[in-house]
Amino acid sequence: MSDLRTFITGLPKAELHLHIEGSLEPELMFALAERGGIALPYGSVEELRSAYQFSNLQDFLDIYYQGAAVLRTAADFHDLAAAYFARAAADGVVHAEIMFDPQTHTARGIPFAEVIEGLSAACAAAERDLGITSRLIMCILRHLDEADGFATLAAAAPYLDRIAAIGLDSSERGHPPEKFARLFAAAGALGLRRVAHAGEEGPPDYVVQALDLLGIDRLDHGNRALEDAALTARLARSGMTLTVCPLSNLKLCVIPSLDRHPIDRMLELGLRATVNSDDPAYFGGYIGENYHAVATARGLDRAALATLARNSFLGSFLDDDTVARHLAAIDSYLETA
Ligand code: HPA
Ligand SMILES: [Zn+2]
Repeated sequence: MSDLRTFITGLPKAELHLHIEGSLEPELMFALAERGGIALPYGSVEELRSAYQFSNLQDFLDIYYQGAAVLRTAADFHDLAAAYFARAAADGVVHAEIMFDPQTHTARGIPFAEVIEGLSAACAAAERDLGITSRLIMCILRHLDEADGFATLAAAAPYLDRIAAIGLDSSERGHPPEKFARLFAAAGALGLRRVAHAGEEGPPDYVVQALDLLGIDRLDHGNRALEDAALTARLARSGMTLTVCPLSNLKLCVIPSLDRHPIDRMLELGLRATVNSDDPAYFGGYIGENYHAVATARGLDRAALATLARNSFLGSFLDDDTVARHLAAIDSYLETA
């Protein structure tokens, strides 16, 4: 029998919660800063990495937005995503649904076209060279106002054939989903799927709002939904997918330690939980490391890990036939691993 790491690497899996700006490794940040003639407020890769100590979501977001300032051209966005795809392939990812934050870039005068052209070129190359399929999720920054969100949806209009879904991220506390109910209705009318971060730091009611007022197809994080038994039962009954991010939860102090992570409780409660990396360059590990960390901390067996991988395809935006093909690949992998 293969060891745990080898088993996890070989397990076919989809990543459903990954911010491409959060995959910007310090080495690439320095290289892009040099290419763009941008000064960074850190003297070295080591100094930058040592600043990655967070006590909550906002601590992280401050440094994450600062880092994203090195991304300016389509080539920068391409290289960022190409680096992610290479890491994902090494972890057995065969499909990735990738979030990006256009407002982080358009607010600095970077045209929407630079962002989407660079990312979509990398997606096409990943499919051609690595066999990884992908979708793009355009996230709206919830600390900005509704009008800024509508302006972003308008900027995306020429590219809607390349964008699968709208998402909602950034500072959760004080920015409830209801703030974006009209924007999400408009995005839905344009044919976009809808996802939202909720219940990471925000209360269970924000998860209820994401369901009832945003019409989400998938819930990003959702940890705090467990505080409400009726809500948990509703999520389980409706087959809602939760994109859970164990190392992110640890680094942002959503949980006190990994051995207190609720991933196995989520599965026991009948929730369609998945494991994802969120912002791997900042949180200390890509998706394989997230599977491994939570498997060892919570004693997950191979059957549970396979359930998490199955859930990743069931919760994806792939068509039914493609999902069935990936599920069959997991079954045949289990016969040999
Ligand atoms: O974990 C997150 N939460 C909210 N916004 C984010 N933007 C990047 N990562 C995150
Ligand atoms: Zn996230």
